[in-house]
Amino acid sequence: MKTIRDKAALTAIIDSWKAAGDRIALVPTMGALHAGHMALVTEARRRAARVAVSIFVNPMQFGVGEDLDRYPRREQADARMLAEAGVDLLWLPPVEAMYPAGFATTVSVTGVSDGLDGAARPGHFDGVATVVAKLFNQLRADIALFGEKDFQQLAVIRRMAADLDMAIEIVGVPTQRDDDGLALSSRNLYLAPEERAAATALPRALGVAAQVIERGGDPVAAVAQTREALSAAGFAVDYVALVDAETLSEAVETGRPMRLLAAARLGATRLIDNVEVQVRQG
Ligand SMILES: Nc1ncnc2c1ncn2[C@@H]1O[C@H](COP(=O)(O)OP(=O)(O)OP(=O)(O)O)[C@@H](O)[C@H]1O
Ligand SMILES: CC(C)(CO)[C@@H](O)C(=O)[O-]
Ligand code: BAL
Repeated sequence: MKTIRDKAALTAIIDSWKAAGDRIALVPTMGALHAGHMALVTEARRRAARVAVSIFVNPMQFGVGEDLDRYPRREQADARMLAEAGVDLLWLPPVEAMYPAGFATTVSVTGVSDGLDGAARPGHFDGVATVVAKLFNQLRADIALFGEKDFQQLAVIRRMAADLDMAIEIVGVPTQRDDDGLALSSRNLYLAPEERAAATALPRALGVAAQVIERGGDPVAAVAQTREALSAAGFAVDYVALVDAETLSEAVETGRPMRLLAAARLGATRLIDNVEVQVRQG
């Protein structure tokens, strides 16, 4: 695996892959890698001759008072995991290479970015869309893989790629979970043992509500019960919402795929999760 921090060196490698006609897959990350990230890498290897992973804790997607400074950084352990998994290239750009003096462009996706995490974290998805657009251009990837755990992010990136005619295939990978159901996340590292135990209420409450709705129960009541279950487990709830799985609009029409999403805080740690809600036939 080649570890690259310099744009000229990156361009040279990508040029050589393109000249050889290799299909390139990109897995963008912020590091502190776990089995969720590795599922994206496995899927990338299945689909392309060359796999590039980026690790960049992107300042532009963190709001004031968020965890940019304490976000876990584990470069050496990450590099070892990726090399063992057969990744060809690790792109570790310094902040100055991504945002040099004079940088003045923002990619802003309206609609899908507006509610949910976009409302709870103003400016967050502008930062995500901008850095992901840059990474797509830098790596000239044919395909990029993202986790369904960050469901709204996936929808924002799909919208951006379609709207800007980006010649890249966007692939979503199902959420990888611990044995007790908690979605793997780098931010789980922040949880104290008692918080980690309480955190299982998040996937549990979402699973219960999805079942209730799938069996014809009242969605409004199911969402309210989810909020109550999370509060009872010690969470401060940012949102629980049943949305259209593509537009993320809360006006759900019958017959369209639905998703139930939640974001909630345990102490200083903010967790997100979501589950599919199967549309009833007929
Ligand atoms: N449990 C998971 N299953 C599948 N994909 C995941 C999982 N966790 C993260 N990913 C995906 O990995 C990519 C990089 O995410 P990131 O580096 O932010 O990790 P993270 O664990 O989501 O971190 P954070 O705790 O900051 O949200 C994203 O596409 C994200 O959706
Ligand atoms: C896609 C991403 C790498 C952009 O910084 C980030 O938002 C993440 O890790 O999900
Ligand atoms: N996992 C999405 C990146 C973020 O929370 O900033």
